[in-house]
Amino acid sequence: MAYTQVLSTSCMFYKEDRVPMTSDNSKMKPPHVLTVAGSDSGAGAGIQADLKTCAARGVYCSTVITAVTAQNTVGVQGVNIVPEDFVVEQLKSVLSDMQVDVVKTGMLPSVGIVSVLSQSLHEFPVRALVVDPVMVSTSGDVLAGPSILAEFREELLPMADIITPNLKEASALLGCQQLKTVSDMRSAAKLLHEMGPRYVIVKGGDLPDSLDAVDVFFDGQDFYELRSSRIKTRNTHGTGCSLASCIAAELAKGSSMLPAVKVAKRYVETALDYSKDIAIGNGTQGPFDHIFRLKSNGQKSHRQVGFNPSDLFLYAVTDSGMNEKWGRSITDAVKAAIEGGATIVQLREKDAETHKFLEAAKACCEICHSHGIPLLINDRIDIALACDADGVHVGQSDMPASVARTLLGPEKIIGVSCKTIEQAHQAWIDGADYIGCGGVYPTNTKANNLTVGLEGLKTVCKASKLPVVAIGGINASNAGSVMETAVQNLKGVAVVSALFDRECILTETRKLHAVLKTAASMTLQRTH
Ligand SMILES: Nc1ncnc2c1ncn2[C@@H]1O[C@H](COP(=O)(O)OP(=O)(O)O)[C@@H](O)[C@H]1O
Ligand SMILES: Cc1ncc(COP(=O)(O)O)c(N)n1
Ligand SMILES: [Mg+2]
Repeated sequence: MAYTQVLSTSCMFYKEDRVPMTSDNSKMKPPHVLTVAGSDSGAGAGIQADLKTCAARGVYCSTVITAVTAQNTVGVQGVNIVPEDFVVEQLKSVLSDMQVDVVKTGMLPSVGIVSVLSQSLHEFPVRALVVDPVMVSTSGDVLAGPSILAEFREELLPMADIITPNLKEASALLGCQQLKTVSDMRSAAKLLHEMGPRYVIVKGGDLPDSLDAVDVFFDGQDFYELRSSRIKTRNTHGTGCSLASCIAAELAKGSSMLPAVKVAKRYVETALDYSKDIAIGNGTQGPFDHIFRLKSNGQKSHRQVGFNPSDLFLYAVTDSGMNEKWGRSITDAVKAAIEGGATIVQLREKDAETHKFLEAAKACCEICHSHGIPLLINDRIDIALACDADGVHVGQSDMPASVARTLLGPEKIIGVSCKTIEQAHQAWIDGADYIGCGGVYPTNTKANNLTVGLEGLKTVCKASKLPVVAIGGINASNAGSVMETAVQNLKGVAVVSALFDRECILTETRKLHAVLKTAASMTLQRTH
């Protein structure tokens, strides 16, 4: 009974069509991370950080507790290790029943616990394993001694999809000198990769003399230096745990590894930035606010946290000309589209006067946010900033996405129109969140627009490291064929005329929503 209650509560986090459906179409299984870690009484790190991170990212999180620590912003005052057989019991309870997608590990304080965890994972395999080899807290206290190293190397690392050591943990696992430079981090990442995990990220939060916070990611072939600005704050307790659980959460939602790591890095940076001035405790290592959007005078609490690729499912793009033609206001058009099932809205007002556009954008922002729907602005970064929209969509000849990212900061959503693999790759490098690919079919909305067709769409989707929304001449009669290509990374369709150049926007949106839903469940059945 308790189980049913917990699961149904968790489902309340999710909107229709935003989570994978189970084979029984009437039920929805939320993405699920199990964290196997220690409790932090100060709630900045460990189990508590994992729960908050997953909640902030819209993912259900279950917990297996390996140790209870007495901890605060000064340091760790005590550690009580949970007996091995009780760790096994917790693992069995969750893994045998709850369809876990991803396991994330944190503090594993004894050889026995590492060993029983490895055995449980063999018995109950999951989609991905994220190993944060927690050894020393940010305050310098030992959380797992060197005795666990051999078991880690032999048992857990070879099973891991990704390991996320900080500088000290990387050198402990390798039995090597302190890492001092990005070049040391690269060498360490390569050597750690040889121990068996599919991916490695060596975190550089504690890199001396570094202006940026640089992490080195290695996929077995290429290195990526993931940089963010270094936030000046004392509140960095729990950054490591939160990075790893955010990676796990993104993987549980269906992301591939690199995009998951990039989202996680940006999540930590943004949370630190929002929390840089909060004061909890008297010590030197303060916790940060994981659910940072709840701040901001409480105004934004209804807004969704971060970008969720499944928001691209039914992407409504407005057109001022069409609204004029049908004699309706932009706000009425947006309301009707949302009521019909639009999951994201973009205002594309090519000819509007700035003053009028801003007024309309502010009104649309309020409507969208009261429904938990993100609002993007086409092209106009100034308008997006002025009305505090969720982000922008830019074309190839608009403001480059890299500049848009600098102007908008790490948190806003950025989409880029791409027709080719090269453009998709550049969008990813520039820090975009999704790409729009098309015209899939010929369209009158855009003059002289090259049609890429379903084949062009497939090619770009397969190569893209970002989620994709298909655009161009899509309507209720062809949307099914687009979605049924079931091509990797394709998350939905963007439409203009099929909703807004019609007499009843509500009816048309509902119709399109139904078509997309049918296509999604057919695709799901085929892939199972
Ligand atoms: N002051 C900071 N500003 C921005 N990012 C940071 C800062 N400190 C740490 N990070 C980031 O937080 C994540 C955790 O890093 P780190 O502190 O090195 O790990 P751990 O908490 O395990 O010691 C990394 O992505 C790192 O780059
Ligand atoms: C129970 C527990 N687990 C992990 C950490 C690591 O903290 P950080 O992420 O700051 O390195 C911690 N301090 N306590
Ligand atoms: Mg840290």
